[in-house]
This record gives sequence, C-alpha cells and structure tokens, in this order.
Amino acid sequence: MSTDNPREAAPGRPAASPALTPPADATAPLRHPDAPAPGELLGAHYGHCFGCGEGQPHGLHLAARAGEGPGVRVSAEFTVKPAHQGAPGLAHGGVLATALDETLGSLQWLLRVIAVTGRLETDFVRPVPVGTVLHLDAEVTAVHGRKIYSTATGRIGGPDGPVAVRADALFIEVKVDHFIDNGRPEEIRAAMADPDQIRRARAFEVNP
Ligand SMILES: CCCCCCCC/C=C\CCCCCCCC(=O)SCCNC(=O)CCNC(=O)[C@H](O)C(C)(C)COP(=O)(O)OP(=O)(O)OC[C@H]1O[C@@H](n2cnc3c(N)ncnc32)[C@H](O)[C@@H]1OP(=O)(O)O
Repeated sequence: MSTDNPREAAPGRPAASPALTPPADATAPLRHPDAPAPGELLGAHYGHCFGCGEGQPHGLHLAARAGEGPGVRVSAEFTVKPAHQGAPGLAHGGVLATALDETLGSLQWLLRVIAVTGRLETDFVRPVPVGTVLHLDAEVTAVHGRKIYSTATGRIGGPDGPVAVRADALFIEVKVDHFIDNGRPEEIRAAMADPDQIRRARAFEVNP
C-alpha cells in the first residue's frame, strides 16, 4: 500500500465533515487476535451480496485480502466491466462508491464485529474507464464505542498509481438482530438454514 496521504494527492479538497472526524477520546483500532492473517483472502460475508457475493451474477465480485502491517487494513481489486458504465466507457460513480463501501465493510473481518455503513463521503478525483483495475485500500483510523471511523482509496494504473476515488466513512456496530429484524423474512430464513452462512457469521463472533 502506498503511504502518501490521499488528501495531499487531492489538494484543495475539503476535509471530511465533523461527523467523520473521530472525537478526542477515540481509540486506535485493534486487530482481533483471531483475525485472518495478512494476505489472506477474506471471502464474502454473504453469497448474495452485491459487493462481494460469489453467487450474485450482477455483483462486483470484490475479493478483499487482509492487509500487511500492524494496522487494521484490507486491500481489494475491482475490474470495471461494461455493465458498470455511467457515461460511455466510464465507470458509474455509484458503482465506484459501492466498491469503496464494500472494501471498507470488509475491515470488519479484522475487527470481528458486525457493522453497517452510517455515512460514506466520496471524492471522485479522476474518471475511471471500463476495463480499469481499481486497486482499493481501506483502513480503520479510530474506534469510539460502536462507531468505527475508516478511510479508503482506489488507485488506477497499478497499486501505487494515482488516486481516482477516495472515501471517508463511519460504520456503526450492530448485533445480528439488525439483519433478522429488518431483512425480508425469506432471505433471513434461507440464511439461517445455510450452515455456510452460519459459519461466515461466526467469523464475526455472532451467534445467529
Ligand atoms: C441470520 C442472518 C445472518 C446474517 C449475518 C451475516 C454476516 C453479516 C456480516 C457483516 C455485514 C456487513 C455488511 C456490509 C455491507 C456493506 C456496507 C453496507 O452497505 S451496510 C448497508 C447500508 N447501511 C444501512 O443500511 C444502515 C442503516 N442505518 C441504520 O440501520 C441505523 O441508522 C444505524 C444502525 C446505523 C444506527 O442506528 P442505531 O439506533 O443503532 O444507533 P444511533 O444511536 O442512531 O447511532 C449510534 C451512534 O452513531 C452515530 N451515527 C449514526 N448514524 C450516523 C450518521 N449517518 N452520521 C453520523 N453519525 C451517525 C449517532 O450519532 C450515535 O453517536 P453517539 O453514540 O451518540 O456519539
């Protein structure tokens, strides 16, 4: 992962909003002792997820890996396909935001908590043509109670290429009941009857 500050790579852009600025008593994130090892593929949290699900034909099929180093980091690659266009030959911004959201969401594998996106602020710095491989990196910057602060970049032309998109996010920790109470009953029933889905949920230390 490149170490330059993506904010510096995009001079003149405003800082993240106050809601995405960790309070003074926020703490550094802790990589869970049983988290996947650096370099390990994380897999999908749900087979039908639009971002990462292997069983979702229209999805992004994002495959994230646990990052190197002491921090709570992941990296992922996303190849922009013709189905992802907004303007002719260019990726749709919402699809790029999804790729950032999914990469940020996969940080949960390393924290071993379940969380959902509360806020996602995205900068679109350079257009991303169809066929491009977007090299995504995400990192948890701070934790405060249930609030998880994180940041991500997507680079083009290689893992150390220029930043094309970036995001700051606030994820909020939830219990598995969040999904059981709010999800459509047929998908929830199917997920709870699927031993593989139960195994995936246990990787977040939940007991559905
Ligand atoms: C049997 C089935 C098994 C299935 C399990 C499979 C395993 C699953 C594993 C992993 C899943 C990961 C999935 C990742 C997918 C990619 C990421 C997404 O796309 S997620 C979807 C999009 N996001 C939503 O749909 C959230 C919708 N929003 C909500 O549900 C609520 O608003 C929620 C939970 C975010 C917060 O509601 P509250 O009632 O729990 O908590 P409050 O008190 O409102 O907030 C807590 C703190 O957070 C701040 N906060 C909340 N939302 C904020 C916001 N938007 N901006 C700033 N601050 C916010 C509040 O100000 C508060 O802060 P103060 O503690 O007072 O300091």
